Amino acid sequence: MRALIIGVGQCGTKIADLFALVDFEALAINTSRGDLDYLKHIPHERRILIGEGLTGGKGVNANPLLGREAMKRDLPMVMRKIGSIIGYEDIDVFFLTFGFGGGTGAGGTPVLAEALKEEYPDSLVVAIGALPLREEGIRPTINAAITIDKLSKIADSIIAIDNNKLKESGDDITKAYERINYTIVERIASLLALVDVPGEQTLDASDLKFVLKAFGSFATIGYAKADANKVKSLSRLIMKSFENEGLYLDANIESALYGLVAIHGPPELLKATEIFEALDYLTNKIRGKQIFRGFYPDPREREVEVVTLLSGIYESKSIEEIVLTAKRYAQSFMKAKKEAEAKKKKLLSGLPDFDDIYPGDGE
Ligand SMILES: Nc1nc2c(ncn2[C@@H]2O[C@H](COP(=O)(O)OP(=O)(O)OP(=O)(O)O)[C@@H](O)[C@H]2O)c(=O)[nH]1
Repeated sequence: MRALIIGVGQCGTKIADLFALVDFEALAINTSRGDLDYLKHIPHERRILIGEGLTGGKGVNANPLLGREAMKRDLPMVMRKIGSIIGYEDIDVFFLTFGFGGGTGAGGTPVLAEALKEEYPDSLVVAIGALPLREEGIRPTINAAITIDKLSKIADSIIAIDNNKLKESGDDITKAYERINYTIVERIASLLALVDVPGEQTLDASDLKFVLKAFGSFATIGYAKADANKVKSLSRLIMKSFENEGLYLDANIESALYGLVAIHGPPELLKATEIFEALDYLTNKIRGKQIFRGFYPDPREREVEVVTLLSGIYESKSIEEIVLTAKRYAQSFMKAKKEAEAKKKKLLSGLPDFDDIYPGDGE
């Protein structure tokens, strides 16, 4: 299983940088030179500044039109770089990380996703994006809604993380961002580490690709971990992994089509009855009724870890709120614009030109 992580914009490159820390192949793309310099783990030759002629390397200030243009102008350079990283061995999944509310990530990610789909049709493109906080105002919400629409037509799955869910922790925002970024990386890294591990009932790359190939709908990753000696009920721990607070997205998991559950821990704890109780529950709960599973008994392990991926989700309060708010705003903005234009027309109609008032004076 080979994955390439590509971060776009500040939020996206910070997340990609954490993936690089845990040894994933990662690339950073941004319109801001300062933000690229700030990264710690992605090697310098894998940091690409785009749109320099457009922005002078200073970012696009939440303007997705500029983010889109920057990516379009420098797409040949970006694709060459990606090609040189890939070499001769195929990529199974491109994970594109970004913030839905900014300009570089929101504008540039769909352009890149489309180019990757065209050039690498056998690889999946999975978008991993952070949804804006309500308090950030209307522009990030609009950027997010339009980008959701665009990516839903290009990407195989969209893993959305709702930043609003983090605030509930009471942390300050920088800490909350750090925590969610770490969480995203921990969950995806744990999942990818378990794919292709040899064993009887394990997951392989084709299982993961099947689950993520979900026609641009939403996916979410749940996680639960506990000390082996503290686990009273394994089935309870498995269920905890796909409860709402474990998923960072307000979503109706019953609307999911596919699921994938990976369980890793000491063999004496991975009891078949408990595992099947939880998996039966999940299979009956989701609409698509298809659950892939992998068991990873490991005698050296003192912790039990459960990673749950649910995909094909199309009912999510987090997403609906953003899309409906953006639509309401767009309608009232268009109405206000139309009214302003009509008023301007009415007020100014009937005015003569200079020649009517000053006949002959200009000759
Ligand atoms: N989860 C998470 N969200 C973040 C982080 N940084 C920013 N965001 C969110 O991402 C959005 C802003 O995206 P950025 O990545 O900062 O913007 P950008 O894509 O670089 O675009 P410009 O700054 O406009 O050039 C906001 O909605 C923030 O809430 C982060 O580290 N983690």
